[in-house]
Amino acid sequence: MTIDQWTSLRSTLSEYIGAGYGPFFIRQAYADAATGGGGHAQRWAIDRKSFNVRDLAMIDTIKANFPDISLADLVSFAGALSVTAMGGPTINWRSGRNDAKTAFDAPINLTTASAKATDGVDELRAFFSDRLGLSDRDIVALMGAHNLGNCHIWKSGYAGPWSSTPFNLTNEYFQLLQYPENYTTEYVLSASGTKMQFIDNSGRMMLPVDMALTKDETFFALVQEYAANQATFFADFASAYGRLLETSIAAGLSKNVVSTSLAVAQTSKPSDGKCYPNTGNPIFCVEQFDDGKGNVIFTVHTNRQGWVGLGVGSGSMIKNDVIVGYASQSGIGGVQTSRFRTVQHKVIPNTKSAWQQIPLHPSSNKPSWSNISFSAVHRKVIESTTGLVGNNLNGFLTFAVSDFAPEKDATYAVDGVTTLYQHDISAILVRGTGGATMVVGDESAATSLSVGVIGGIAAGAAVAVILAVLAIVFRKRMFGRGEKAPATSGAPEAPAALPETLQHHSDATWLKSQYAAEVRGPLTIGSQSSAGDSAPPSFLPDVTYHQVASKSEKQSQLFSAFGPVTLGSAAGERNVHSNLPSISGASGTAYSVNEAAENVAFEQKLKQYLDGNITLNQDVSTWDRAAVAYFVMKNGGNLVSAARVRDENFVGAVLLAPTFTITDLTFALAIEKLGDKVIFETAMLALRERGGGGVRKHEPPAYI
Ligand code: HEM
Repeated sequence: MTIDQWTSLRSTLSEYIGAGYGPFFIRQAYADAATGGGGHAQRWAIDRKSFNVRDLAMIDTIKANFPDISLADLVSFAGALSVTAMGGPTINWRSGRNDAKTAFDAPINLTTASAKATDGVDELRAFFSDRLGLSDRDIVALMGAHNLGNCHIWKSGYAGPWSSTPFNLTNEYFQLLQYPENYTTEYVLSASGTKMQFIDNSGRMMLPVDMALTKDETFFALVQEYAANQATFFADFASAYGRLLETSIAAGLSKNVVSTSLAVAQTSKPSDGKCYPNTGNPIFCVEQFDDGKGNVIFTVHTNRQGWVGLGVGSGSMIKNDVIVGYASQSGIGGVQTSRFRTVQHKVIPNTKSAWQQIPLHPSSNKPSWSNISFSAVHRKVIESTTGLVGNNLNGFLTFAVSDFAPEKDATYAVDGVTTLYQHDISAILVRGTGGATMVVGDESAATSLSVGVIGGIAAGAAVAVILAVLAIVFRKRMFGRGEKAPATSGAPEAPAALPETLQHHSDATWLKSQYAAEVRGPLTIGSQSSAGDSAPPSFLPDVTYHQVASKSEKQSQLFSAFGPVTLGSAAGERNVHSNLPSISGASGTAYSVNEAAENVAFEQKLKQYLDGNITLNQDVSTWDRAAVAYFVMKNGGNLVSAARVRDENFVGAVLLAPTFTITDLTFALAIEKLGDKVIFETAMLALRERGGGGVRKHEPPAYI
């Protein structure tokens, strides 16, 4: 591929990673290397059952736009890129894999036992060393990937995240594993049977195979070493994952390493006008770059050691999404970045933040004067979960830096992030319609900061608005550092009246009209298919989270992603295994999936429920997606909720799964209004009280 094609592939994959697919990519690349010797034979393997067909089909969609890369390279590169994009180390990645034609078209003997979640020490060691030639050190480092992502009840039958930062690679997994006594066993019921897993007080889980790392002296010593030193973990992980992805095929690969870093290297201070202050040593600098594909990429550097926050919003910025980078005051831990959940753009697993963070590699891509450097991508047009408008970046962006680390606060925490305090802000940059302007600092810094003018709005007013927002979102601290203010009741310290230009920005109707006017075109992920017109009819809305696409466009994307492919014999069916011998008797059942047809069936059945032609079965655990969608719509949900049920494959087991709190479900199903929430929660409580197949009746604590 040409350099441009690699750039384009990185950009495409980064959209998917931003959409929450990173952990899947990492797992898929590992499973591929482990079962297919890097030839992507895993695609054909029967033991891929815990991979979602939709996810696998998505890879085909990406591939369609990149004819010059093999599927095996694509899968492998996506995994390596995701590690780096989610805060991990860069991986030495090389291209040159050939695609396997069958499950056996691989240098690895696939009849040897594959790893299982129930494996103990011996099986784990045997799998990695016999099949893959990896050492104890490699094994423990690789298992650290479980810091990322989730177990999905509808995929593997296990449920929940391992860490509190499932989209940010850290060594938390090892820190948690140091204390296995903090975990108790729990049983998860699903269509795949009863699975035993471990869970801690915060709802974080471990598989039995993770726990095996605590049961062997050598393994446990490594767990402790990585828990104490994230840099060692990163270095060992990069080495082991890089070699894993070249299992049995290293000799045939290109000599050139393809960078897994998304960020543009920054070695010096950006040119004047982009830093505050503009002369002398900057407090912080922000550069923006329009990639011409609907994204704006911001790169932020600061000499502060607390946090850097980016916020964006149409108009008043209230309730918008914020991304935060921070480093501890001692600098220990290096650069870390995380996202912040605010109200409008919800960040939930599998959906997306308005922001997608791209960490710069701490040592190589950071200007010498900077303590925190990172990049973040923002879609120009996004769709919020509230159905309100996204923004086209003609609104406001703030960049705020502070000398203080964020503090833990469960309310808005996502990916381990916390509460930021307005009082600690050292400087804010606001980018309005008139361009970027530095405007304000906190009490101590304010006097030395100049006040600019933003897009014709008096800077003072704009600053007041920004501060008001930060007071709401970040909970103001008034009584000195280290001391929390009493809870404020609603009204933030804001000017009583906002300037008129800003007032109407926060009006939903106005936003909607702007939205309609501003949308330039859809974000297209993957190939465009002309099959849109023949795509199945749908009375459900599209529930894309960060992309804006008309219904027919979305349908065409869906159709190209999940429509007929020619793998199987029957026309229109994705019949992957029909012609292949089964690898193991137990899991050797062939299956075929036709997503489009399934969705039509789903909608038809839902309609039958809604029309009163069929009624719900008493046994919740047998409910399919249509039954769940009907139940949700009857109890506070709407069409958007039903579409979520459809797209996320929510079946009865999900409603009952103890690892999903009712609050999680309310959130995932986009039940927003207070009244609706009460209705839904009441119905869910009754449903869970009634239980189904012995499911645990008590809610575990939320993990964030
Ligand atoms: C003994 C070896 C391993 C076993 C038995 C195992 C098992 C599992 C299981 C059961 C899941 C949950 C799947 C789901 O429900 O979605 C999972 C997820 C995951 N695994 Fe492993 N795993 C192993 C090793 C690894 C390795 C070596 C890596 C990468 C280096 C890895 C990366 C991941 C990731 C990132 C996820 C999260 C996927 C997501 O969120 O969709 N695993 N693994």
